[in-house]
Amino acid sequence: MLAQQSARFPAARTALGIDGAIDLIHDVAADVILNAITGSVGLSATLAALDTPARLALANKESLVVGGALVREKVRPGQLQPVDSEHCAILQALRAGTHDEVRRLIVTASGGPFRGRTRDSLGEVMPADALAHPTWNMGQVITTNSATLVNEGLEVIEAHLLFDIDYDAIDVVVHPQSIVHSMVEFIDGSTIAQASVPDMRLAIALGLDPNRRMQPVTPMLDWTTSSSWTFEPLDNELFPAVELAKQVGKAGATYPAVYNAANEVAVHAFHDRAISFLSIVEIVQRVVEVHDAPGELTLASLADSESWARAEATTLKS
Ligand SMILES: NC(=O)C1=CN([C@@H]2O[C@H](COP(=O)(O)OP(=O)(O)OC[C@H]3O[C@@H](n4cnc5c(N)ncnc54)[C@H](OP(=O)(O)O)[C@@H]3O)[C@@H](O)[C@H]2O)C=CC1
Ligand SMILES: CC(=O)[C@@H](O)[C@H](O)COP(=O)(O)O
Ligand SMILES: [Mn+2]
Repeated sequence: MLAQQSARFPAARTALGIDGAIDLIHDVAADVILNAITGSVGLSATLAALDTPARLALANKESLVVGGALVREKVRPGQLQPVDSEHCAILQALRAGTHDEVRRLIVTASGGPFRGRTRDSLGEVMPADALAHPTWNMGQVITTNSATLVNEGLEVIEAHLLFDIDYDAIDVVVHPQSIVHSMVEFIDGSTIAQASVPDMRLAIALGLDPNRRMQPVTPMLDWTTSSSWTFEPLDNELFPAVELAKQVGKAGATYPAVYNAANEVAVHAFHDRAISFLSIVEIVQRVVEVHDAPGELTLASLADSESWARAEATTLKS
């Protein structure tokens, strides 16, 4: 596949694997580094990119979530541009006011393929069902995370770390059409929303150059025909992943890394047919509950906690 891609998009250098990615970051002078690796394995690439003069366009939300303060303390002003659609939307909306004028962030979620279902009906769902995302075409892990709402859990932590807004002032609202990519509510009662068709090219283009809007990057919204955008509260009983993420985010230290690592193991186990869909978040919950965080967040304590969480989740899935 890499050979095919190199033929289609001529590249001076290509590399495979995380070590190859780090070598690329060290060896190739770049204006922008786009990290679109899946999973917390991307943390070392994020940290290496932040050590260069380049801007970091970050799709790999897991690296920010697990790295937390370790990532934040390396970022120079303006160096990190979120490519996640919700955070790209929030950044655009934040231009409408100052930090002190922000009242809440409203992160929108499609609700995934199981929106509106009962818990009983989720007992038997298969990987193919979880991968039938209603609006976005994405990789296996993030699509499964959209189905469990773990994706929104990670995105709440990501929003807190990017924009320095309290967890209690970050809401998740279900918007099945994925047109409004998120909103910022200001203290005067104004809410600024960013709307566009669900197409990642827009967030990627702004990730590559946040200071310039390019000629149409995605199709325009169609205002000539009737359409409805709907919003509904998240069913936190059916999808406890967001509340759990807020708890781990508030706990800080290695808790977000443990949440993510347990989820990565559980998602793979679900796709290997080793556990049920509902077991994914149950396993994450149980691993988080028994985690005893080390006092200080360091790369070493992070690695230890992640290994521990992966082992614990592996035991629970057996
Ligand atoms: N797809 C989307 O629309 C969005 C994605 N994101 C985020 O972007 C990231 C990528 O998502 P997506 O493109 O959908 O996922 P894909 O599954 O399509 O792609 C994942 C990429 O990660 C690489 N990768 C996985 N494991 C490793 C590893 N151990 N070492 C090095 N590279 C690795 C893969 O490389 P290889 O092919 O060689 O295995 C592949 O290039 C995720 O963090 C996701 O949450 C965020 C918002 C939207
Ligand atoms: C495109 C993007 O940013 C994804 O994170 C997307 O938001 C996932 O869809 P859900 O809203 O279903 O989680
Ligand atoms: Mn997103």
